[in-house]
Amino acid sequence: MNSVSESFKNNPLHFKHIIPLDFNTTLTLPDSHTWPLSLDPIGSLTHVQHEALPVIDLTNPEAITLIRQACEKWGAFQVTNHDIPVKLLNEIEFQTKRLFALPLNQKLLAVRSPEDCTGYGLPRMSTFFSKFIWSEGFTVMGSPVDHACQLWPHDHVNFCNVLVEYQKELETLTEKILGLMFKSLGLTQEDVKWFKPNNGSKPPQAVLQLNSYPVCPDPSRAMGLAPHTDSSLLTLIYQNNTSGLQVYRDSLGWVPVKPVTAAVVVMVGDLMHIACNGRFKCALHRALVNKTHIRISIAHFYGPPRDVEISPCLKLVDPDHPILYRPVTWKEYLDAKAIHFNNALELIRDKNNSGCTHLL
Ligand SMILES: O=C(O)CCC(=O)C(=O)O
Ligand SMILES: [Fe+2]
Repeated sequence: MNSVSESFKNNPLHFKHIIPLDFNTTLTLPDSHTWPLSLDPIGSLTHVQHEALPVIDLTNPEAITLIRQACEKWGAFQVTNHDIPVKLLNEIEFQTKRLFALPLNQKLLAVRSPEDCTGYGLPRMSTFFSKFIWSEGFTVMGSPVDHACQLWPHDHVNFCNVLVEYQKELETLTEKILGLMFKSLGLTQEDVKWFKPNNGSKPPQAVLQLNSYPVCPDPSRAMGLAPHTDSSLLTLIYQNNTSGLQVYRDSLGWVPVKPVTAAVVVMVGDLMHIACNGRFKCALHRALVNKTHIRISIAHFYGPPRDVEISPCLKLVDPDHPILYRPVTWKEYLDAKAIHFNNALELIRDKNNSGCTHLL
């Protein structure tokens, strides 16, 4: 069993945190989905417009430097010229819309079970808030075929083919970007032995999450996806042409991630933040909703192979940068996140760290 399935099995959810509202028949925002400002940990639904997340052309000779700067400052950026065929991006967008356009009772044929991580349902964060989020999701690990057959017993082949092709392309792109990130920090294959793109004996683990944010009768009081960081090493998000995703920058506030045609959004996850001893931020992000357009996003979460311990790379530890975190596997980290949500990172802070580099 892989790390994600194992962690979900250990931390089952109640069905009330899995089954979404029937958004198609809900014409006013119910109290259950109305977010008081006090529930928003970062204070407000407003955002700044004068700053923008960097958009990096991967064919730019300066790409490595730009990636390092974006990761240090934002923990996120967008990439263009990434070699994912536009046709595939259009196809995954089409299949995602097709899935979420089904009536609720049909989507519920593929509902996630309480101890499982794949299938249709609310994003897992729902359990941490007293109010419900205005979104629905479909989670895939490995083959999508079982759940796809439940949704479309006779018509699932195209959906599955597109998802499998997309998973393959995204894994390759993630490994390319991770490689550039390590290189940008002066790290070699020897420094990050656990990272073995394409030829490792233990495969990396990945999760594909299709998200839909239906039109909302009162977007100013609703939350699509509450502020969070991702537990992955790296997350790549493809969003349709509808804004809503925002990244938090200290001292600035929430900055919208403007949709750029055919671009892919890159989010540094918690594990990458740990691996580079805090040099790269892990981006706090959220998604808001709107009154007129369905927003969809496809997030690909990439994590290390099972049982691999991620720890701060010693090359990035020195008297000015004392070691920040203790080693952790993805499974241990997901377990911590399932209980402590956004406080999980604090829990794996290196307790012995009093500013000395005791491991050196
Ligand atoms: O909808 C988005 O753009 C963000 C999705 C996301 O952050 C997630 O699935 O973790
Ligand atoms: Fe996320």
